[in-house]
Amino acid sequence: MIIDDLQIADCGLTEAQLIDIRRYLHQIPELALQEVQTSATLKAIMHQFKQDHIEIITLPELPTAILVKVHGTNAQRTIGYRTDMDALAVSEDNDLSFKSTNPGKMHACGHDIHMTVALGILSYFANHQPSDNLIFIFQPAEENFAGGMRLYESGILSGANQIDELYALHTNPDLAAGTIGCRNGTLFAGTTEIHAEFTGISGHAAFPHQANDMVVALSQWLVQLQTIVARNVDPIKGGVVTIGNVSAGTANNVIAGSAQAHGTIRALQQPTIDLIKERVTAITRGIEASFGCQIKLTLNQDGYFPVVNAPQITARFINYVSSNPAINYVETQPAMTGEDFGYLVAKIPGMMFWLGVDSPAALHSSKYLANEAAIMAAVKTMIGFIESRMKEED
Ligand SMILES: CC(=O)N[C@@H](CCC[C@H](N)C(=O)O)C(=O)O
Repeated sequence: MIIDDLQIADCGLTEAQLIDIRRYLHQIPELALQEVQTSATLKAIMHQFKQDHIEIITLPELPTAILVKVHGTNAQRTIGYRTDMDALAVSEDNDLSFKSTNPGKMHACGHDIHMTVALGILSYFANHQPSDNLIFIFQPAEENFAGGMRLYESGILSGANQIDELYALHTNPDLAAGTIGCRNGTLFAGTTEIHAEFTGISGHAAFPHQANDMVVALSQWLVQLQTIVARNVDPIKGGVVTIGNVSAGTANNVIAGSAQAHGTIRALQQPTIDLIKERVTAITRGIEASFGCQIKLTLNQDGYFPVVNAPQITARFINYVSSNPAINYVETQPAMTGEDFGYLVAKIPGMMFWLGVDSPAALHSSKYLANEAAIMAAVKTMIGFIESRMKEED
């Protein structure tokens, strides 16, 4: 595999090398907190970069995470760049030579592209020592389990690794490949996971009066949840309640005595998320009372706060990308996607932007497919931006 002997040019990894790396990462998708092969691959590549001003840091409490510190020649500040690493429980439905080789798992959210872009930027600064310090965060568990929050809470970003400004990107299927989309203020929603475990009484399909059917209880609950956004949330503010996974029962003629549901709440402002949580709880208690069953409800926000881009940092970034004729920039609307980057930017001033990848299918789709021309466009944009940022005084 190409990653063993990369022959890194003065300008860092070439576009062809980056595409090979992206394709390799695409083939080995791993779920949140299980990114073992991904992490080993990234480290194998990083060890081929010039090592004299680069420090590779790992964390025992978050073993797949990697922090790479690039020591500056005359550091005025520390600039951070974060990528996520995990994949989704989706079976890839693309016909590709580099299709996922892990059944039921896929980089359907573009994290293979995110990691590749981070490596591309890092490889350049491995050969061109920056004046400021740079810290590259390769973060596990963005889709679930709040890897960003776990990483921050480990304390690794304090003291000598304190970051002054933090940047990250997310691929966007609807923008042309390489287009940078951004906005000041809220870019992504905050989210909260819903887990509900229904317990009733199983029985024979022929004797419903002797059982307590959790398929019926769950169905009523699910439909009632859909009234929250329609009837409780201010339509100007908006929100989402999606139950993406339900399971119950074992046979057509057995009444299910248990059922499970797993979903997600989204809103752009925290008070709306709190309101939706209250309504989910109230509806759940109502279903318990009316069906005489037990429902164990867990609402888990962890670090998935709204991603609120910091005003000054974002204005500077937008000024750079919008005034550079080589960059295609568009202002975007807030989106109901979530990100635990929201936790990081609640702690560290920073911002996220979209990178257009012109996919024929949506994020999280089994047919998600990024146009690889976006990789080099993003690498060049971030190298140019960091270099211009390092020339500034404040
Ligand atoms: C960018 C993206 O798609 N992120 C995920 C984050 C999921 C957060 C949490 N686990 C939840 O499901 O609520 C998303 O689905 O937006």
